[in-house]
Amino acid sequence: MPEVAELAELTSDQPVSVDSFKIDNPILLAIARSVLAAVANPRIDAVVVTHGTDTLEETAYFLHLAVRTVKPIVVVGAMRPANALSADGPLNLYNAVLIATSHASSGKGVLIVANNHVFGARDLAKRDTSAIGAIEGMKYGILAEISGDRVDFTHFPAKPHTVHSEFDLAQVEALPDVDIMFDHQGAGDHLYRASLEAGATAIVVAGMGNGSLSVGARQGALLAHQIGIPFIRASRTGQGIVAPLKSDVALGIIAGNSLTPQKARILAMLAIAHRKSGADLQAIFDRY
Ligand SMILES: NC(=O)CC[C@H](N)C(=O)O
Repeated sequence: MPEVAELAELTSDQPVSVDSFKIDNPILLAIARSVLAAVANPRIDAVVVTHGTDTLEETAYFLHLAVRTVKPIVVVGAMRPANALSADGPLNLYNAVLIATSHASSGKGVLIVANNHVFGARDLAKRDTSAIGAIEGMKYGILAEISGDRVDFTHFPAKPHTVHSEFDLAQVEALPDVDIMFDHQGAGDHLYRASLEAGATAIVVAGMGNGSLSVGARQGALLAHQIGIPFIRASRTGQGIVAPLKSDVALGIIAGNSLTPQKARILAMLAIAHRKSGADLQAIFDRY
């Protein structure tokens, strides 16, 4: 793509080449450490990460919380393969480099480019199996629109990220295991037992509606509480605030605020890696 070379001088590093649905915690850390090394290099002004779209939102939010820099970091994917009619990868990649070279991108945390829009890493989500517009900002996530070579930012991410984040990967050797449970009518507690027996350091539940818990999930919360494992309520609806409940206090249940279950897992892993629990963990979910 000669057009991209006209925007910037590019160097590349491939820490991993894998479908994004195969990314595990060691791979996620390797990606983050590669980005950290790049932003620490004074000759590099910005970083573009190419990534499969299936779990792009998880890696992007992890980098958003864990890479302390004001240099633009842009994560980009494509819904259609390169050999498809109307492949979207070339334009997305061009736009990603365009955003990475824009002064307006600095200090806004990790940005995601898709379909001529720029999204903030906290709030974007893949919301469709195959549609070209699968990456969505939903309520809070659209920060800018791209029109030709013009980038027009209209929103700032209000939550702390990158340079304002308290998380520091220099202190993290490995990420702890955090499981996500999907709640539903008629759920039992057997999956919660299995998760705790397997050594989960926290459980995020994709609860119903406002993070409401079935009888089985509430029993899972009790089992977690009894062995001191944090239990975090999020919602399977995909957006909106999960607020703390009075009935949660006795079980020490943490309200996941407006993070999706998969983003709540990322924040929980980082917080637990920094030895946060109890009220400190709730404060982190309130803040980030
Ligand atoms: N459109 C896509 O990005 C397909 C999914 C991709 N293979 C991934 O790794 O996430």
